[in-house]
Amino acid sequence: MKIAIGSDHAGFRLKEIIKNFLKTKGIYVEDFGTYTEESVDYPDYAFKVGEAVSRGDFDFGILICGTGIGMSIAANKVKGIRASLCNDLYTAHASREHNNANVLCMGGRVVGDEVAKEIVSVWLNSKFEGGRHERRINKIRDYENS
Ligand SMILES: O=C(CO)[C@H](O)[C@H](O)[C@H](O)COP(=O)(O)O
Repeated sequence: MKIAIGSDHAGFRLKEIIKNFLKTKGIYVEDFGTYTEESVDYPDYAFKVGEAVSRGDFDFGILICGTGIGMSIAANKVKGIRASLCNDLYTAHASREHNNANVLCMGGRVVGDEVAKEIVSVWLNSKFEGGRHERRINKIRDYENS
């Protein structure tokens, strides 16, 4: 599995923790920045990670800002991206099972480090259920392509 990860300054600290967590699990992860806590603009990183996932270079993306909201708004502008803001475990599995989310967004100022690791594990291990959910995400795809 290949994962693209990115953050702004507010998500930088948690990004480093999640990046190392994934590496200890043997998962390949590429860091698209930011690389310091200096103030930056979250859309720059959301678009880089979103485009890399949309191109098919990575299986999934993970984006972290202060709340996760800015990253999810921006990433969802990239064609083919279904970014889910998950700061709890229920939305983590539901967004994979129902929405086939391909980018996980979290808030570094919202979730604790250990909860964030659990969210990542649950999100990555949950599978899309298809069926009625496929019909619904196909409507989003059709709208995006119209
Ligand atoms: O977009 C956001 C809020 O929805 C992100 O959480 C940003 O990280 C946040 O706005 C950054 O705020 P700052 O005051 O510039 O650190």
